[in-house]
Amino acid sequence: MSYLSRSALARSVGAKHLTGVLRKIGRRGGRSMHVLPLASPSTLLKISSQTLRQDFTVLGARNFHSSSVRLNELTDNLRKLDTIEREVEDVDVCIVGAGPAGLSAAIRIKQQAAKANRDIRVVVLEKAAEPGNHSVSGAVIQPTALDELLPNWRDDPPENCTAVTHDKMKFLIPKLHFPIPVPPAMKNHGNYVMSLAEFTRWLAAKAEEYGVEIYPSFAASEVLYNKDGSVIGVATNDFGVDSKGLPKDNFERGMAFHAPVTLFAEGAHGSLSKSIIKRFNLRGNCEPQTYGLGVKEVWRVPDENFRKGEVAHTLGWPMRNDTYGGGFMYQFGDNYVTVGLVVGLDYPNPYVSPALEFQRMKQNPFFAKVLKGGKCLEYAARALNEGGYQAIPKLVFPGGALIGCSAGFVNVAKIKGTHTAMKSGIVAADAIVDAFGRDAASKPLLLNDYEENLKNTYVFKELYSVRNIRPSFHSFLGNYGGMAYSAVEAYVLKGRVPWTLKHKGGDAKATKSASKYKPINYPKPDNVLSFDIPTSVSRSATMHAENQPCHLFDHRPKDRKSCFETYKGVENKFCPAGVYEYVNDEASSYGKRFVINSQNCVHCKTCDIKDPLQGIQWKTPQGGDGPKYTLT
Ligand SMILES: Cc1cc2nc3c(=O)[nH]c(=O)nc-3n(C[C@H](O)[C@H](O)[C@H](O)COP(=O)(O)OP(=O)(O)OC[C@H]3O[C@@H](n4cnc5c(N)ncnc54)[C@H](O)[C@@H]3O)c2cc1C
Ligand code: SF4
Repeated sequence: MSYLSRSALARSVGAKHLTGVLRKIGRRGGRSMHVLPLASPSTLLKISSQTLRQDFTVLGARNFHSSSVRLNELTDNLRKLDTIEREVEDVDVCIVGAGPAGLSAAIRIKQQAAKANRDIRVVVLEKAAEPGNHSVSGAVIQPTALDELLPNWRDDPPENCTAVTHDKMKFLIPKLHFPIPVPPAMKNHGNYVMSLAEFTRWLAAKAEEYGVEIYPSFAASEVLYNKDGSVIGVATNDFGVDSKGLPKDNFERGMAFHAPVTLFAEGAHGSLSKSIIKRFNLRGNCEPQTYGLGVKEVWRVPDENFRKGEVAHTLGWPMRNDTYGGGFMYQFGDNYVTVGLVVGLDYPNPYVSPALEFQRMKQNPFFAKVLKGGKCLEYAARALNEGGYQAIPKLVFPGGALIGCSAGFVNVAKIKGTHTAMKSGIVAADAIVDAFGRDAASKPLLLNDYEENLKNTYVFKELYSVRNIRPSFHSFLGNYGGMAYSAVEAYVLKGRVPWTLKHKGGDAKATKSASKYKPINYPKPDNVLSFDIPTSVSRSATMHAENQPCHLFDHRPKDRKSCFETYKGVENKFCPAGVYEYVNDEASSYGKRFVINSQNCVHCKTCDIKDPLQGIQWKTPQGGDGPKYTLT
């Protein structure tokens, strides 16, 4: 697949719009961007680093060549970069995130616009070097929304797309597994196992055929507002900035994308979505979102172990009674097996490491038998929404809307959010095309129709019917109480009860003092079925350019001492990529120093969710950085 090939450009937009964009992409050189630079750079704001340094001298605030840059100078320096004008692209619809939600919205807008004989320019910004590179899922996909969007998709399906043949459900204890009935929500007849990374890549190619402009390696880092407070668009982060916030030789100012409507489709706990939710108080009438962390691997296994199309879920070990979670194993394509564990991030024990729980889960014979003799190909981790119906925020604000997991439409009982994410994109797209039809859309749109119409679709209906399942695990009976209640809900009540159970509150608050627990001694990896974190991280192929501002901001460095004393290094345990460490330091008042190895980050967003201090803020690093998933 090639992005922004000359032919695609000719189809989609005029050169006027794209000269600047293409120049930038060409120079960034993302992995799959076969960009042909256009001739006239007249609209390009080209700033050589030399000019830039002069500009800063003129601004007179500080000499950039200063060799004694203090730590807090980073913020000062970044602020100065912010004073440089950005190139502005005016588009009709700007979509942040080329996942299932964003791409479905983009395709649908183009389809409906073509029917109405209108030309609507749709731009999708994606932080990964290629769509799909940051996609993590199971994935068993219910094709409801896909059938609506691309009815003939089965004629040209995504790679390795495999029809589900049968479902299994198991209850695990350390060395044994027992079959249990498959609840109705977990029956997958008519669904398909595939890799979300492959599916996303495929959907991006379809979007491109419809004339959607997709810009990979464009990390949207800032929401832009009009004077009246409405959203006017987003800006991408600057490229080529060093760790002190100074421009490097390859510096390029981020670009601004202005549009009457911006859709935030960043997936679970998106960094811009988080700021929008706060700014417009979109959670004013709903519960806080609650999350799970999914850790997974993709293996290729020998023929004799492989059962193509089998979908299996597990409950019980290695989860303790106070920790919600379960395992999955899906078999698809060319002897691929995807195996993973989702752990509810409202777990109380700070010694729990979801990544290491996953490693030991594979030692159970149920998994070991399938994986034995196979090869682990990829490792991935990503947070997913578990708050369901109670945690859906207000979806619209002047100038934009939240779609997909940016809002949070995962059906926890099914462990599925792709079809609901896509449907939300479709409904938002219809509202946008209607709005464009009503007026010239020169001012920020308010997409009330999107929110109202979505409430009448299966998305809200599904989530309402399973709303009590996840919070039922919060009773004093723990997982056993939750399983019993969920069985009654699934077979008898089906959500038709007058009550709605509440979640516990935010996941960060759920963490309890380490003094209440014993440290957990996780078994050493055997390097056959289980692996250490550095080995796993290497299988995510994550990469962050060295010498750039750390994208993980700790706003409460002074409180790490008390955090360590209370939670004994919880940051190191919840991060599935070994980013956080407390290293010995005699000079420190508590004998430790908090270290952030940001280059290992796999963009799962867990630290931003689970840090008990709520001091760590995940920001988009340089576009194109991060994992390079291909099969997850
Ligand atoms: C372990 C796990 C297992 C799951 N299993 C299933 C399953 O079996 N079936 C199912 O249907 N669902 C499953 N889900 C849920 C499903 O993956 C999500 O509901 C779905 O991916 C949501 O789609 P989305 O487009 O909203 O978000 P995503 O798929 O997360 O896509 C968001 C995109 O936005 C990009 N992005 C984010 N921020 C920015 C930014 N600031 N600038 C530019 N780009 C940005 C990201 O890189 C990404 O490409 C699972 C999830 C996990 C984590
Ligand atoms: S640093 Fe945060 S976002 Fe990155 S891998 Fe660790 S927990 Fe996930």
